[in-house]
Amino acid sequence: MASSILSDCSSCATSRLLPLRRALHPPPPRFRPSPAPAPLPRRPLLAAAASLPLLPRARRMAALAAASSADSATVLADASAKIIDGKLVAKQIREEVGVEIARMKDTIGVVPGLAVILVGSRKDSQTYVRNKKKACDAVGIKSYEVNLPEDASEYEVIKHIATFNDDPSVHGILVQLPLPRHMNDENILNAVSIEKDVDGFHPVNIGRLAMQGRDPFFVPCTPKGCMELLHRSGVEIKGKRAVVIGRSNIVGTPAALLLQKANATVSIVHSKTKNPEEITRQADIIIAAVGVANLVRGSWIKPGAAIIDVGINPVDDPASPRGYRLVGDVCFEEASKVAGAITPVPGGVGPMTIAMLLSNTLDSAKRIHKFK
Ligand SMILES: Nc1nc2c(c(=O)[nH]1)N[C@@H](CN(C=O)c1ccc(C(=O)N[C@@H](CCC(=O)O)C(=O)O)cc1)CN2
Repeated sequence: MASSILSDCSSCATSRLLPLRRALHPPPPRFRPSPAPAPLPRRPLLAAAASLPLLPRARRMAALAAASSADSATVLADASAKIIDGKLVAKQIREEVGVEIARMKDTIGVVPGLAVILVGSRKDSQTYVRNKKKACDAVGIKSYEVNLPEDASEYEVIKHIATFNDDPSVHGILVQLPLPRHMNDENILNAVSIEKDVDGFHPVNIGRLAMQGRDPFFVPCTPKGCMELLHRSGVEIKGKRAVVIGRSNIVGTPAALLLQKANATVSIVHSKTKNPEEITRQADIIIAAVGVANLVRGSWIKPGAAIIDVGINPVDDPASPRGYRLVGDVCFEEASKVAGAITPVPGGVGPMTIAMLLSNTLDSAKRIHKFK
């Protein structure tokens, strides 16, 4: 039975544009809300746009997306998607990695090492780095940490990278992103040895991912985590239509390449795509990685599709102790009534990022020491 619903996804109008998201998915948000597929909108979108001229563009676009979908979202209210529990899958992967690390240590006496470089004092980055260290400790990876001040020079960062490149006890090196504005990401990421580039951000690793018959040393952790969630949830990829929303270097682009390698037919929806809703609605698999809260509404989704939501967007929530809560790029409330399977936010892709980092670090140590 189909029924019209109103969801609270319009709260995306209050989306907080925290600096991390801005750095990884630079504004302005790049999506126009698509025209409503159903009868004439109750509230014309242009009129809605005109009423919002003083909002920052990001918030205007989010509000427009909400206006568009509130008029058009007709979804199946009695269907319910399988929830893909990223926290649980990540825990399983961490356990598997721990077992392999113990086996390697017992057999050849090697302990994998991961070096993390953090520049500046962003609270979110500090938390991620702390969580990476904790996760390493739990599985038996030795971690090395360098903390540099916000005003450190590019040269200093590169010097530390060079030292880790030459250190045989270090098998993986990463520089926590985003970097301070005065630094050139490219120069820094290029300095990491491709054989220790556990983030998979070096252009050679991305280039190899893009080529037929070549393999990178490492696949970036978040897109690798998306694929792992699809595989472990039994979602068939070969021959399916997939849409990736967003084309960032660290998530959208590698995710599209991975889906293509897995024999999906892939479209990338981005800021200049004319009809994102219509294209997305054809997809059997959606990976949303654009950084716009609740952009993808129920009406964008083909019934039964598998949805991987990479967005981690803070929205104001006075009832929450932090004053905000996290929502994805997909309106979960609507999407979960249409999709076949969906990741929640939080607890979906996020935990997979660190699990995949551990797995990449283990793979690196195995490769360097030729341990099967
Ligand atoms: N060098 C890198 N920098 C950054 C990466 C990366 O892969 N390499 N990714 C992100 C940050 N990140 C890891 O570094 C990361 C982000 C989110 C999570 C996570 O578990 N999120 C939770 C929610 C957490 C919360 O409550 O705040 C979830 O989604 O459930 C882990 C790691 C940018 N920088």
